[in-house]
Formats: sequence, structure tokens, C-alpha cells
Amino acid sequence: MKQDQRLDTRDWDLQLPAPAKLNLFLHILGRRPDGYHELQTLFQLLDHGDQLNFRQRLDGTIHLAPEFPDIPLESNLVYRAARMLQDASGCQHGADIYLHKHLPAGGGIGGGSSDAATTLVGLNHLWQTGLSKAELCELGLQLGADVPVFINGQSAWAEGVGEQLQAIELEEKWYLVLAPNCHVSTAEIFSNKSLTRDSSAITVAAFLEQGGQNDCQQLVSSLYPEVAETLNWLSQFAPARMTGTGACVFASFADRTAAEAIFKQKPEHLDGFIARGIQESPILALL
Ligand SMILES: C[C@](O)(CO)[C@H](O)COP(=O)(O)OP(=O)(O)OC[C@H]1O[C@@H](n2ccc(N)nc2=O)[C@H](O)[C@@H]1O
Ligand SMILES: Nc1ncnc2c1ncn2[C@@H]1O[C@H](COP(=O)(O)OP(=O)(O)OP(=O)(O)O)[C@@H](O)[C@H]1O
Repeated sequence: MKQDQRLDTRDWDLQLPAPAKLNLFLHILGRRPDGYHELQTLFQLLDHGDQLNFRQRLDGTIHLAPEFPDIPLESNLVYRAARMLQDASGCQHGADIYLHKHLPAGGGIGGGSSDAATTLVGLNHLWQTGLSKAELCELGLQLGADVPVFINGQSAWAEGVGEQLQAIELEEKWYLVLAPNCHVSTAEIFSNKSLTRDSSAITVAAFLEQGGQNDCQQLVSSLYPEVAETLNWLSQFAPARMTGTGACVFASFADRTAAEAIFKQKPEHLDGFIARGIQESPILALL
């Protein structure tokens, strides 16, 4: 289906955020026979992200706007999530969807996954398809390992491939996130021979006491000098770490003012944002 650039953007039925996430640490414990990696991570949801508008259609078609030159419609996780929900529920309705994209793709902050989660939750509400949160998570997992945490809607400790979630109360902090000018493909990093995959499993209590690291950081820094440079720059001011498989890096601060003081000094070629860590996603209200 051709993307519809001339979508009527008035009178939406629903407007929802798709929050970003950070992996406060990421340990790779091993590799499953299907190639996916067993990991432990701490997902911190942020009050910054993409925005989606939805309007019900009676003709069963899914229209997504605007056009994203780098992402064919059938590959867009928003379109795929909408089609998946139609197929799983037998729903005859369609939707106009407008995606206000703010998050960098391939940034390790879960943009595409969060867009997919918001689409599943939003359309389940709009179409009254009545799938439970667990059923939506099961569908979401087929789109990406990071989708369930956004459907679950809580900052969480995660195990398995990232889908076994345990909500965790985190200290409220502000995060400065910097986006080096490169896209890192998650599949490329997870398939790299040099990735270390032998971290020992730790408990939540041990992590809270000793902290953790990002097992992908060294490899990504060696493949993408932009990531290494950004980590070096931010490390001058605060402990800096990469999120997910990169490319974004972050540091935490007790308040917004402290984060802003560093943000003001950032090199011009770096994009980025400041966000507050949130316990719950705003989309939880719909579930
Ligand atoms: C690195 C993290 O961002 C941490 O939150 C996620 O584990 C990645 O989640 P995601 O982007 O939703 O990943 P998916 O779209 O499911 O998978 C992208 C690719 O990464 C690899 N992959 C992903 C997750 C995982 N636990 N093990 C993997 O090996 C797979 O080869 C897959 O082909
Ligand atoms: N709605 C979407 N937004 C962004 N990327 C999308 C979307 N739909 C499909 N994609 C594809 O997914 C790829 C990864 O995008 P995404 O922004 O989720 O990466 P990421 O931030 O590294 O995610 P994660 O932290 O979950 O690994 C992109 O390169 C793009 O081709």
C-alpha cells in the first residue's frame, strides 16, 4: 500500500506518547540456540519520546503518515503492529495513524519498539479488540525483544531476551542523552564474533550494591569512533554509559538544572535531549 502524505490530520480519536527507554546496564549472559541472547538489563522509561495519533477507519485499511524515506511502509513497526493486531483479533476496522518521530532510529533508546507498543495498546483500545496485556506482550515480542517492556509500561528489571519483566522502583533522576551521528544495527552487534557473552547472572540486590556495565559498549566503541568520542566527552562531567547496542550515550543527574549545565556545553554536531526517568508509561492509563 502507498503511504498517504495527504492524511487529514484533524479530529484524531486518540493521541498517545511512545516513550524512550535507557538500559541502565546490559549484561549478556549467553546465546540461545535460536541466536537470540540471554541478557539482564534495567529498563528506565523516560518522559521523552515519539507521539502517535490514531483515527478509526471503517474500510479495514491502515494508513501511516508521514512517509519515512529510510523505512518502507511494510517494515515500519507501527504498520506491522497494526496489521498484527488485525490478524490476531479478526478486527475488520482500519486506522489512520500519524507518527511524530523525535527519537533517533538505531539509537538504543527503543524508538521503533515503543512506537509498536503504543500502536498495539492504542488500537486495542480504539478497536475494542479486548486483548489482555499479556496477549499484547506476546504479539509485541514477535516484533522485537524490547516491545513488551513498553506494553507493560513500567521501568523494570529484565531477563530472558528482555521479555521477563519485574517492575522496579528507581530513584527519580534526570538523564542527559547524546546521540552520536551514526546508526548502530542491533543485529550487527549481536552477531559480531567479538561480543563477550559470558557475564554471570546477578541478583537485583547485587546490582544495586555493585552496579553493572554495558557488555556491548567496548565493541560498539571500537566499531563506531563517534560513540567512543561521545562517551569520552560526556565522561569529563559524569559517569557516562551507552544504552542498548548504541549509539546513544547517557549520564544521570539529580536534577534538571545539573543536566542542562552540561547539555549547554555539548559539541554542536551532537544531537541529544534531557529527560526525566519515569516509573510508569503514560499509556498505562489505557490498559
Ligand atoms: C539490546 C536491547 O535494546 C536491550 O534492550 C534489546 O535486546 C534489543 O531489542 P530489539 O531492538 O527489540 O531487538 P529485536 O528487533 O528483537 O532484534 C534485533 C536483532 O538483535 C538480536 N537480538 C535481540 C535481542 C536479544 N535479546 N538477542 C539478540 O540476539 C537478534 O539477532 C535480532 O535479529
Ligand atoms: N517506527 C519506527 N521507528 C524507528 N525505526 C523503525 C520503525 N519501524 C521500523 N524501524 C526500523 O527499526 C530499526 C531500529 O530502530 P529503533 O529506533 O527501534 O532502534 P533502537 O533504538 O536501536 O532500538 P532498540 O533499543 O530497541 O534496539 C531502524 O533502523 C528502522 O529501520
